[in-house]
Amino acid sequence: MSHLDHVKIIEVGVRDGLQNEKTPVPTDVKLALINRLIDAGLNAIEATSFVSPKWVPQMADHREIVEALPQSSTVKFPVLTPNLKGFDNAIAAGAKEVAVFAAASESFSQKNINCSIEESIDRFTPIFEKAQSLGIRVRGYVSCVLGCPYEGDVSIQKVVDVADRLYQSGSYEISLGDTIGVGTPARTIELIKGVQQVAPINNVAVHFHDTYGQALANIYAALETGVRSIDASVAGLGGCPYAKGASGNVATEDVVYMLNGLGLSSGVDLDKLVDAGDFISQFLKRDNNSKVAKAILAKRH
Ligand SMILES: CC(C)(COP(=O)([O-])OP(=O)([O-])OC[C@H]1O[C@@H](n2cnc3c(N)ncnc32)[C@H](O)[C@@H]1OP(=O)([O-])[O-])[C@@H](O)C(=O)NCCC(=O)NCCSC(=O)C[C@@](C)(O)CC(=O)[O-]
Repeated sequence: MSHLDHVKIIEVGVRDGLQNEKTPVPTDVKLALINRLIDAGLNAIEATSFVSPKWVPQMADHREIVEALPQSSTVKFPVLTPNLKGFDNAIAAGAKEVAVFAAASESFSQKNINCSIEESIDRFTPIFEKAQSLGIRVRGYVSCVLGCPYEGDVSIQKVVDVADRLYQSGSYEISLGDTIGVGTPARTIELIKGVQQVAPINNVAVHFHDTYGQALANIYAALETGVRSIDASVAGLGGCPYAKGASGNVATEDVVYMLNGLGLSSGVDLDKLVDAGDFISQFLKRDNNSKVAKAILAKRH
């Protein structure tokens, strides 16, 4: 690992982190959180998802969020789009970057987006085509890369096949989602080595949930393989509405603290990030799930 390396953090707290909240979080609170995250130096912030409000009510204000995003030439605000309808709505609202999301498990694909893996990739084809003609970047997620809440083990070959399809279709980056946080470091390395056969390491990101407390160890393993793009969620917010028991994503504060210790730059100001996490945890009346944030906040008092 070169100490001069930069690591890109994709902040997913506002989308993956909040999508599971039962009580609607007001749009202005989401926007205030986004502004705090920008102030902390994050320059890739997943803002919302253009999914059906019947499926994920918490994301129903997607249009209002995108319309109110600050105009920035340096900060990217990708939004999730499961189908062409979502893509068209996102673009109409002003989104400049989108993400499609497939799964490596058939059962999860059915529960999450109500179609098979093959059907989901067919639905993405017009998104890739339209995005290319409009100059919109598309990120490609693969969920359940290290295990599925319905099927258990997932073969690495299956992940590689889906990653290959998404990369060949034109995704600029493949984000590997350990949706239920069951992965361990050795398996993470095996997974990334597999995916590297179909996508260059610079186009691979990791997305760990911390359900089994393995997320930071897995991220460290991923960094050792050369991955330099990490999804994380401020205050460790999150969970997936279609993966029972899945806890939050790895906390961004914990990732930044580890990167700082490794001498890797992320461009994120840890103190301001802790403030952002404290703001949303207080709003949700929730314990902050970041150990680093808890330690820093305890020292402040
Ligand atoms: C994909 C659908 C829409 C299919 O849902 P469906 O019911 O099969 O859709 P449909 O095409 O049959 O349409 C049914 C109704 O939904 C509407 N509809 C159709 N599409 C849209 C749209 N885009 N936006 C708004 N509305 C839409 C459509 O217009 C119609 O409305 P009606 O005529 O009944 O009034 C649904 O299953 C859905 O929204 N799923 C999203 C679930 C979700 O957001 N899950 C969490 C994502 S997190 C994740 O996947 C993992 C990740 C990425 O975080 C990584 C990791 O952790 O591993």
